[in-house]
Amino acid sequence: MHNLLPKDGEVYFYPELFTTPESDHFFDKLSKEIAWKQEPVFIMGRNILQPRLTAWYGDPDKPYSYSGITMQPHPWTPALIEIKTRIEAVAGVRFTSALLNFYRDGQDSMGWHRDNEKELGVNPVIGSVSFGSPRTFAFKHYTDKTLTEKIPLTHGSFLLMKGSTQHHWLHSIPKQLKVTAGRINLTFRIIL
Ligand SMILES: O=C(O)CCC(=O)C(=O)O
Ligand SMILES: [Fe+2]
Repeated sequence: MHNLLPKDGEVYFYPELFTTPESDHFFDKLSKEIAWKQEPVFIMGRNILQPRLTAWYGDPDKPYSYSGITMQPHPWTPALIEIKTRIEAVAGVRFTSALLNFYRDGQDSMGWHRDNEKELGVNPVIGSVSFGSPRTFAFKHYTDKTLTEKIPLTHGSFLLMKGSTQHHWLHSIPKQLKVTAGRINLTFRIIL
């Protein structure tokens, strides 16, 4: 497996970790059973709704903090445990938590950020699974903004970020106005 980043981090991509029938099944199941919500975020002095639906699942002893409040995750469902077990075999770690994102269409997006919360430790390991409409995952280097990478996150794919990636690279899911169908993303994390 080769590292997709030219420096300052490690990113590995498995385009077909799940077969198409498995991915179709998980997309359908997660669309229906996950407690999707459109959450407000406080940006530039006002509350706006996030441009996607989200939900937190995870081990009951690993609460997560969000805008200064501590929240209890939903308990893992059998489908989430199945997915988690599959990616843990590839990543060689045990994930405690997952942030789930539902992009309803190409208008939904996620802005530039790093997953560098304190509770993820010094070098976070993040395992990201995608089902549904393919969307582009964009990287840009934090200090050298001319360095960029783009990865098409296809149906049934798995993206693994580790090492110093969250120190040096920002990532985002840009809007893609031609995309008319939905995408589900699961970003598995280890809360210490
Ligand atoms: O939807 C994606 O692939 C990215 C999600 C992400 O970056 C996150 O949840 O932190
Ligand atoms: Fe992220």
